[in-house]
Amino acid sequence: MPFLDTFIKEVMRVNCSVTRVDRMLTKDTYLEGIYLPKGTSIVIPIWALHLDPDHFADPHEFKPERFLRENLDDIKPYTYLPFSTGPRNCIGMRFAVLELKYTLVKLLCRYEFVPCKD
Ligand code: HEM
Repeated sequence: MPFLDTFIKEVMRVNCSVTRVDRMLTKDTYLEGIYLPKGTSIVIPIWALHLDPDHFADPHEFKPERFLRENLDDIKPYTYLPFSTGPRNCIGMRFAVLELKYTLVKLLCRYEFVPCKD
């Protein structure tokens, strides 16, 4: 179901449920020439990255086709992080996506969805 996958990915880009994650530096670090001492709190602004036009063209447009296989090279590493990344990323992400698909299919089988007047 490639289009369902792209749809869910785009929903999680535009309306991610975890909008930021935080880390604390465990050692002194230089980031692009800026000194950051051990103990500094770092915010990774997931939602802001997802809506940054430097990373996603027309970021407020809902375009699932961004996530089609042929377009994946346009997505820069570490700019799309609905489940974070690295050793502490979401261990439930595959289960979460499965639940999302199951719920969506159940809803679509039972109800008809129509756009509202506005
Ligand atoms: C749409 C649903 C979900 C989203 C958007 C989500 C997102 C995230 C994110 C962004 C993190 C990383 C936090 C960080 O880096 O500090 C995380 C961690 C985690 N998630 Fe999820 N999550 C979802 C569903 C689930 C489910 C269904 C489970 C379990 C069944 C789960 C279990 C966990 C656990 C245990 C961690 C901590 C991992 C660690 O610290 O090593 N999540 N989640």
